[in-house]
Amino acid sequence: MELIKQYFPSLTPRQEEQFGQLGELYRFWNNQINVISRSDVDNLYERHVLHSLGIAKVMSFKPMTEILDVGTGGGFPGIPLAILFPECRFHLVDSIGKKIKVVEEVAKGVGLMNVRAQQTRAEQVPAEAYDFVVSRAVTRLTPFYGWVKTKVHKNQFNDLRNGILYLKGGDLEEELRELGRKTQVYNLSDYFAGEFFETKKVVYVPFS
Ligand SMILES: C[S@@+](CC[C@H](N)C(=O)[O-])C[C@H]1O[C@@H](n2cnc3c(N)ncnc32)[C@H](O)[C@@H]1O
Repeated sequence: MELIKQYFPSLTPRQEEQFGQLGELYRFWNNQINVISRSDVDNLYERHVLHSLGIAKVMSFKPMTEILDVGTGGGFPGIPLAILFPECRFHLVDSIGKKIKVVEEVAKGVGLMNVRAQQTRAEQVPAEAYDFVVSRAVTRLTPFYGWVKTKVHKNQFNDLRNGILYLKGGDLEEELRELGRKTQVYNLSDYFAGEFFETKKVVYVPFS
């Protein structure tokens, strides 16, 4: 939790409380339904919460922004972002119902009113309903782009044009070449210290 405060020093007392509650909630729910590898539960704040918040280092969503988290699993990156941006609306989807159950329980546990969790496939969510699509560890960028390219509003009101903000790791050269679209890659090591972040990036793919 101290790690989150170190990199996000302007949290409100409510946000500090909500981030603080995540550790126990995930420990409990991960014992019932596995959404995070057992070894990773001890590194929850660095490898899941802070990693998810890497998106916030490159993009500060304005109030009323609608964000789709595709393949959210146990709620990453959607849940930490929903705590950080309480005035934005988050739709977290995953094709596996028991993962959505964990998301619902965690969102309820921290009192998040801006999260809707749904068991569905990315391809099935409504078109032109979001400003941004966020994701981590779901699939390569080319099929991902195909799933979500129709899902985003044409109207823009954020500092970056509407698009995808995807947490990726490692060498992306081939994947970006395959995608063949304009992208911007941000290194999370520019924002966060530690070995874990050395290879981690946010890939931004604007839709137009
Ligand atoms: C490796 S997990 C990552 C979970 C989470 N994003 C994280 O980083 O912890 C990938 C998730 O994507 C989901 N998924 C894969 N294809 C999907 C699709 N087409 N629509 C919705 N969810 C999908 C899987 O069910 C799984 O929960």
